Amino acid sequence: MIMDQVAVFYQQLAAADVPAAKSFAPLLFTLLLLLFLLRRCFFSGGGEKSKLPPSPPALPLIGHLHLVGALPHVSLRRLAARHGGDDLMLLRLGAVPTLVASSPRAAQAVLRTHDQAFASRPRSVVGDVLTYGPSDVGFAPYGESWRQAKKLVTTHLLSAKKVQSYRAAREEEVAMVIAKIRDAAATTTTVDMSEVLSTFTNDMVGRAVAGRSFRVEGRDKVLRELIRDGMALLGGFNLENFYPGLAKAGGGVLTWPARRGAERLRDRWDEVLDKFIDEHAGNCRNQEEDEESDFIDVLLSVQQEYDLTRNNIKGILADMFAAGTDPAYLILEFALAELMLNRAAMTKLQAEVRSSIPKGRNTINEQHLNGMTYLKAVIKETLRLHPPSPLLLPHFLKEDCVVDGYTIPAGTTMFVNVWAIGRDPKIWDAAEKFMPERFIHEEEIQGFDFRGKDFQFLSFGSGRRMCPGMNFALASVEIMLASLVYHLNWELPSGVDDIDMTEVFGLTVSRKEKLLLTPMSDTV
Ligand code: HEM
Repeated sequence: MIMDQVAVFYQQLAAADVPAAKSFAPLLFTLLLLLFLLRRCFFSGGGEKSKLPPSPPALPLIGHLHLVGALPHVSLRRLAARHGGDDLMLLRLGAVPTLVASSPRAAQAVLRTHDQAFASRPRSVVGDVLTYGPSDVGFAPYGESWRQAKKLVTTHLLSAKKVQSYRAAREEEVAMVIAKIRDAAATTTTVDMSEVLSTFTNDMVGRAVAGRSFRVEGRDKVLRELIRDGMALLGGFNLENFYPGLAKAGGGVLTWPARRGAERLRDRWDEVLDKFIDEHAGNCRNQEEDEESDFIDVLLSVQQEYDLTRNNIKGILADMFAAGTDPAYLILEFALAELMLNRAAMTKLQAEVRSSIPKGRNTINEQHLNGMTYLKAVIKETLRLHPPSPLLLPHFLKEDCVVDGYTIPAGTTMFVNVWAIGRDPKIWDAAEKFMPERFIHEEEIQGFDFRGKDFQFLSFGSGRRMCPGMNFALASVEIMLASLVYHLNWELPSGVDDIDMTEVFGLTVSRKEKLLLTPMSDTV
C-alpha cells in the first residue's frame, strides 16, 4: 500500500508542469523508497504485517542477528518474553525468516498440529557434504527417503529389543570405567570426568555400531575428533545459513571454502566408515538370526530391502556416531555436576542405589535398576534443566502455513526453545532449581514426561522428527550414573569449592570447563 502511494506520488510529481519538480523527482523517489525500506526493517506489527507473528525491531541486512548472542537459547527466551508474548516470535536472521516457539502451546502447534508442514530440515552445502547427500536421518529433508531411513533406524537399529540386546556390552563397558576410576581413587587422583564419560558413550556407540569398542585399537580418538570437527563445522557460522541467496550467487563461489573444509572432513569419515563396512561385508551376521548383530550387520542385511546405497549406509552410520555420542555424555556430565552442587540429592541417590543392591558387588546389572525411582528422577531433572539440544535441531517449512492465525512464509526455519519451556516458572515450581523430588509422588515417578506427549518437557522433541535414540541413550545413562554413585564417593579437587556451569552453544550445549572430580573408594 505504501509503495503504491509512493508510486502515485512519483507519477504526479514527474507529470507536474514544473521543471524543478521534474528534476528532483528521481531523487525524491529514491528518498521515499529508502524511507519505506527502513520502515519495513524497523517496524513490525499492524497493517499488512498483522498476519505475521510478533517480532522485535530489526536492522537492515542483518535483521535480528545482532540480538542472538553466544547462547541463543538464553537470548531467545529473553526476546520472546519481551516481544513474542512467550508464544510465537518471528525473527529474520540475516535473510532467513526464523520462527521461534517458546511455550508448550506454541510447541504443540508446530510439532503436533502442523507437524508435517514443519518436518523438513534446512539444507546447506556443509550439511549435504557431511551427511552424504544428505542420505542420513537427522539432516535429510522430509520426504520418502528420510521416511525410509527413519523407519529403518527405529525398527532395526534402535528398537527396544535391539537396545536390550546390548545389555551385556553396556555392563561390560561400565565395569571397565569403574575399574579405572577405582584405580584413581586408590591414589586419590583427580579424574577428568568429561573425558571418561565422553569416551564411555563413544565406546558404547562403537559396540552397537560396529560390534566393538575402538579404544583397544586407538580408533576411539579418531572417531571423537571426527565427531567434534563435524559438530564444529555444522554448528559454526555458515554464510548459507543466513544468506542462502548470496551463497548461491556466482555458482556458489562464496561457499567454496566451507565446502572444501567439509569435503576434507568427509574424506576422513570415508576412511573410517569404508573400513568398517568392508570388514563386515565378508563376515555379515544375519540380524534376524543373531541378536548380537551390530548396526553395520543389520544395515548390510537390509540393504536390498531398503534399496540402500553405500552412501546411505555411511550417512546413517555417521548419524549414529554423532547423534549417539554427545547428548548421552552431556546428560551424564550435567547430572554428575548437579549432584556435586546439590549434595543432599547426591546423598539421597547413593542411599537409594546402595540400599537396592547387595553390598560388595563388583558390577551392577540392569535388573538392579528396576525400582530406582530417585535415579530416574535425577535423570529427568537433568534433561529438564540441561537439554543437550536446547532448540531441537532446526526444522524447515516448505510451504506457507497458518499457525494460530499467523501466516508463516515458506522457507522459514523453525526452532522450539525447549530449554526455555523447561525453565518456565509458569509451568515449574522453583524452575531454576535442581530438584529431582518434583518428579516423585508416593514413591512413583510422576509429572510431565519427556517421551514426546507432554509439550512442557521436550528434551527429545516430539512428532515426526523426534529422537529415535532415546531408549538407547537412557539405558547407558542409567547404568553408568548408578554405578558411579554405588561404587564411589565424590569430592571436588582440593582447593576447588565450586563447579562452573557456564555453557558453550553448538549443535549441542556443553559445559565450558572440564568436570574434574576426585573419586574416593566406598566401603560397600
Ligand atoms: C540423552 C540423549 C539424547 C537426547 C537428549 C537427544 C535429543 C534429540 C533431539 C532434541 C533431536 C531433534 C528433534 C527435533 O529436531 O525435533 C534428536 C534427533 C535425533 N537423534 Fe537424538 N538425542 C539423544 C540421544 C540419541 C542417540 C543415543 C541416538 C542414536 C544412537 C540419537 C539419534 C538421533 C537421530 C538419528 C535424530 C534425528 C531424527 C530425525 O531427524 O528424524 N539420539 N535427538
